[in-house]
Amino acid sequence: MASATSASRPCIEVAAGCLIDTQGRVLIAQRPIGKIAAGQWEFPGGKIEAGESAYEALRRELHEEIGIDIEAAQPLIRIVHDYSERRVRLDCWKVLRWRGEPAGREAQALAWVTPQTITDYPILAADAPIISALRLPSDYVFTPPRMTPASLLSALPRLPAAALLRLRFPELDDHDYATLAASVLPAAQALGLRVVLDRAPEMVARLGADAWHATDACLRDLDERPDVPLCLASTHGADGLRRARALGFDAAVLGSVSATLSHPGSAVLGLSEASRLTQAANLPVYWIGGLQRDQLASVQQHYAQGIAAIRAYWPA
Ligand SMILES: Nc1nc2c([nH]c(=O)n2[C@H]2C[C@H](O)[C@@H](COP(=O)(O)OP(=O)(O)OP(=O)(O)O)O2)c(=O)[nH]1
Ligand SMILES: [Mg+2]
Repeated sequence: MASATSASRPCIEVAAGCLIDTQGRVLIAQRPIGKIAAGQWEFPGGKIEAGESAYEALRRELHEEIGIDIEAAQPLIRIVHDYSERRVRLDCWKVLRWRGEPAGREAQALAWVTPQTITDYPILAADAPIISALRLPSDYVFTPPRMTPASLLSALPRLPAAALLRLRFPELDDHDYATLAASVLPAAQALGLRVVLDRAPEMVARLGADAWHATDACLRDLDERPDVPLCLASTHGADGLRRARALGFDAAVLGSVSATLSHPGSAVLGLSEASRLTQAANLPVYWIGGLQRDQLASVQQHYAQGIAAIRAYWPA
């Protein structure tokens, strides 16, 4: 069986770093002649040696390959990918500060690119979820129940810059939901927020919104990823995450990580299970459920993309 073969094939453990400069551009490198997949582009890094942690390997590889010393880095995402002839597990980090000027020490070409233009280069196939992670913010804001359009509009400037904003108004019918979305969209987008709708996917293009969010029930019923720029889904465990990944979703929301006031009685995953599921998901995962914004850094230590929340973003 093909899946049994791939599961039993040894995994090459790799650490890779996404250097982010002050303009938000990311560094990519072209694999030099003589290496596997020569000519394709990647994030600098290489194989983790016996006895090394991923972070130690990252420090060593970035020093060897591009001559820099890391000063600040944080986990970004973990990925397992099956190439036909080998299997790799990538431990990816965002590198936010370093000493030295990056230069190709192995005669490899380097390029600084924006997360949007990165796919103009032929990037290694395993890296698609890394690119999704680089394109997404760490904050995913859900609107609180029964918020009026006026109070929503006045609160928008206080939301984190570039956050995703899901308009979640279960009490409205589709017509009233669309009316509210149309009235909020221009102001939200002018502030740099990305607006996520959770009704029929067609509404996203019709109103000029940025993304679509599937509830977990909706995700179960889908046969294919709707044709919208960005697709996110609510999940509560391994099944939902697997489905979101298989359908080609850009990210998932996973919860409840801990007890939450907005969904009392919903099943709680706990930190270690959320961490395990996130690191096996192969796509960016936001954590939801009882989390506050000051927990963002610790959530990201578990390779989560960030936090999705209602209460954390809207002062009572
Ligand atoms: N560095 C890096 N490797 C990646 C990425 N995506 C991806 O599939 N890989 C794969 C390609 C390789 O099979 C493996 C990395 O191994 P490597 O050949 O770069 O290892 P290395 O730097 O230690 O080089 P070497 O001296 O052992 O040849 O991971 C990526 O974005 N960055
Ligand atoms: Mg390498």
